[in-house]
Amino acid sequence: MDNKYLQVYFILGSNNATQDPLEILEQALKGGITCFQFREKGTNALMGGETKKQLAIQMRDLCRFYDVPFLINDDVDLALEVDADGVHVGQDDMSILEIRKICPADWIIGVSATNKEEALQAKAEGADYIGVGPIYSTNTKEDAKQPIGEKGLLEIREALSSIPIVAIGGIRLGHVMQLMKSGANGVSVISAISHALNPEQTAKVFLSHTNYFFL
Ligand SMILES: Cc1ncc(COP(=O)(O)OP(=O)(O)O)c(N)n1
Ligand SMILES: Cc1ncsc1CCOP(=O)(O)O
Ligand SMILES: [Mg+2]
Repeated sequence: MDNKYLQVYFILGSNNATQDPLEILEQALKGGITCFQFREKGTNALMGGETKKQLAIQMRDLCRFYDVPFLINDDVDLALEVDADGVHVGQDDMSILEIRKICPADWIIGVSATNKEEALQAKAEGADYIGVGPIYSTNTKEDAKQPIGEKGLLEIREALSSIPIVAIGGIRLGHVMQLMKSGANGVSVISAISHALNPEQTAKVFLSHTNYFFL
């Protein structure tokens, strides 16, 4: 996977939105996010069924219009149904090996890791990128593990050499420089953009901070 897609990786579910989630997503796309993950999970999340599927389809269409990869969290069946560009799975989700048996050849598969053992395994199994975190404490994920900090990220980067890594968990604008210096190829955020007064402008500033490492 090209590192450029991980630069500003936005994640959203209807329960992370203080206004229409499609409106937030469109603003974030206008601001220049480089990847999107539909993550319908946690308190007040839509529990599957037609409403969730319709939201996924509308989000997919928006991402296609802006030419941004559209991934789905955890739900491989839904991702297949709505023709997503890939999935993100964690340590307790379906394995990459099982997913590769049933998914299109060009699917992007991202895997979460909190330590270098998990990251090395994900790399060996053929993950396209690793989501490393939580880096800082977060209120967004109810079952988040202990934050590993920038030091934990650096340790994983040193163990993994060149695989694309996106940092996640409690990330705000002021963290971006240090995270990129600690080996991340990009940052993944939920609340920093979904709760922002101006999601478009916030996405734009995330992009300009990470551009320093790309241009
Ligand atoms: C980019 C990215 N990184 C990590 C995660 C977390 O995945 P997981 O550990 O499976 O936890 P849930 O998101 O399923 O609660 C992610 N979603 N995206
Ligand atoms: C999905 C996920 N995985 C690890 S932390 C986290 C939540 C990130 O949300 P926020 O950017 O609001 O801290
Ligand atoms: Mg998961």
